[in-house]
Amino acid sequence: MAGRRVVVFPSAAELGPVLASLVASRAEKAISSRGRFTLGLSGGSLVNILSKELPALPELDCSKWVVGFCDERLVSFDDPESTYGLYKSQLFSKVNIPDNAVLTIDSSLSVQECAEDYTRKLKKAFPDDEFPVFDLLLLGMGPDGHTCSLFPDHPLLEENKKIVAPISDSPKPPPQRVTMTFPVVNAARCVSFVSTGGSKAQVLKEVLEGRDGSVYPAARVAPTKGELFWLLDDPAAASLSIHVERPGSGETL
Ligand SMILES: O=C(O)[C@H](O)[C@@H](O)[C@H](O)[C@H](O)COP(=O)(O)O
Repeated sequence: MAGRRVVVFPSAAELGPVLASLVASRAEKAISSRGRFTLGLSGGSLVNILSKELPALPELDCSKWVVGFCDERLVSFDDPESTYGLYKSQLFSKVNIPDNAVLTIDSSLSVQECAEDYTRKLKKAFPDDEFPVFDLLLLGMGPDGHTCSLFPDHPLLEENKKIVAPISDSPKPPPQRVTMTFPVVNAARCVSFVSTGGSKAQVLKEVLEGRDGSVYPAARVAPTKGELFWLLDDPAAASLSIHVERPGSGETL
């Protein structure tokens, strides 16, 4: 791993523009070296942050982006629980990501078939990789330490062959989902968590400082060769004792 950076902002409002500039800078780097930028999105608060901040970037060109989902809920796209549905109405409608460059699930399938279908889509998009190597994955962390749809104590934490796995007993509703597995998460060139709010403070202390952090799925995120960022606000970072970075205004990551 290239080293973990824990970066703290006074508030979520100040975190947003820096996250957007991180996305833009990794996009520029990827496009200039490989001709495209591959981005994996998660739901939760990221939807609002990205939908506000990315369209506000000057001259953002997403025509060479390929976008996938770190996990997705098995519901139709017009269901308010659909992560794709939220991004479609709040973000994709405002930026020029080509429609066919957004890799969506087929929500009409069974959860098993849906995971197989999404695996085929990712393999087609990453034909040269055993496990897809995304340029950037954006992750959230739940109050139980879950990330993607990888939940504490679940057998999927040990999945090391599949690219995408089905889950039909998600402790957080809806129960049926598909999720990227750890081999994909940890193959990425850059992974960034975004975690804000005081309700995350205790679990963040365990994940970032705990002796046995691996009981928390988020603590198992450690890209083999890539960068790892934890972008937090002050309330989320309130219990941390480790060294954190506090960027000045206009600083980029
Ligand atoms: O699929 C889900 O149920 C959510 O997407 C969930 O996994 C979310 O990403 C985390 O709970 C972090 O949520 P916040 O970003 O809102 O803290």
